[in-house]
Amino acid sequence: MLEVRDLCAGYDTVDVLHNVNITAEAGRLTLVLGANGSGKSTLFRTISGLVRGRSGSITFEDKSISKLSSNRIVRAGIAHAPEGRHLFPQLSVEKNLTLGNYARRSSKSELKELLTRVFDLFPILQEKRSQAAGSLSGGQQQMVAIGRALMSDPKLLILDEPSMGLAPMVTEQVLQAVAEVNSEGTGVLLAEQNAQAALGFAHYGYVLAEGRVVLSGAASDLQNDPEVQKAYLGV
Ligand SMILES: Nc1ncnc2c1ncn2[C@@H]1O[C@H](COP(=O)(O)OP(=O)(O)OP(=O)(O)O)[C@@H](O)[C@H]1O
Repeated sequence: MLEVRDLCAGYDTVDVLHNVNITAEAGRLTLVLGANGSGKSTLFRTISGLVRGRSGSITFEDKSISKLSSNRIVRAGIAHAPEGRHLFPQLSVEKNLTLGNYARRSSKSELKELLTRVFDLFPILQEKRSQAAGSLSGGQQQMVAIGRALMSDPKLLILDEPSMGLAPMVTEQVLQAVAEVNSEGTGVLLAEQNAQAALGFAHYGYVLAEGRVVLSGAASDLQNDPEVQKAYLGV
């Protein structure tokens, strides 16, 4: 579904990604592992049009998206929940969620359906729908960030470290919800520090180091790889 080929990208004079090749298959969960600063967020920002690639190609469902605006990339079917959530803290939970549909501009009835789906996934958000997003706990705010991305009805959901700063029990809950979204057919491209849990439900994975893919394989193979075990699984 998504093909990134020989992608080079960075910021001003800083080169971050060097000839990165990754694929995310429809309906599958693809995991990207990598130390801080290895380029995971830059890769995700480049796919979703927030950073322009310097060279290489990004295709989604066989169409080039490397020159499209972020809004058009959302309309093509890719939604990105960035690291750090970036909610509007003063706005209600429901308003934050509906803003996720801004580029898509669904009809009122479609919007209601999407909102119902998010509330089915995260019932606590229905309870808190009128509260300011900023008043929620960290875990609940992360649910809003994921829910907002889902409001564009994506075929591919990109999640950048959704468990960042969350307690282990809340992390478990958030990652379970990600697995549920994926099991219902939405492709997921995930960067996650909690490699142990994420490898448990990912299908395929890549390891980035200094902006290069240094290892890739089925999640079960990565789980058994001595380098991955040493660097990410504390073995
Ligand atoms: N806006 C920016 N301007 C300049 N350099 C940046 C910018 N954002 C990130 N970088 C640099 O790009 C490199 C890769 O950062 P990136 O955030 O993509 O890595 P990451 O793997 O997502 O790490 P983390 O887990 O810490 O977010 C780092 O050296 C970082 O300092």
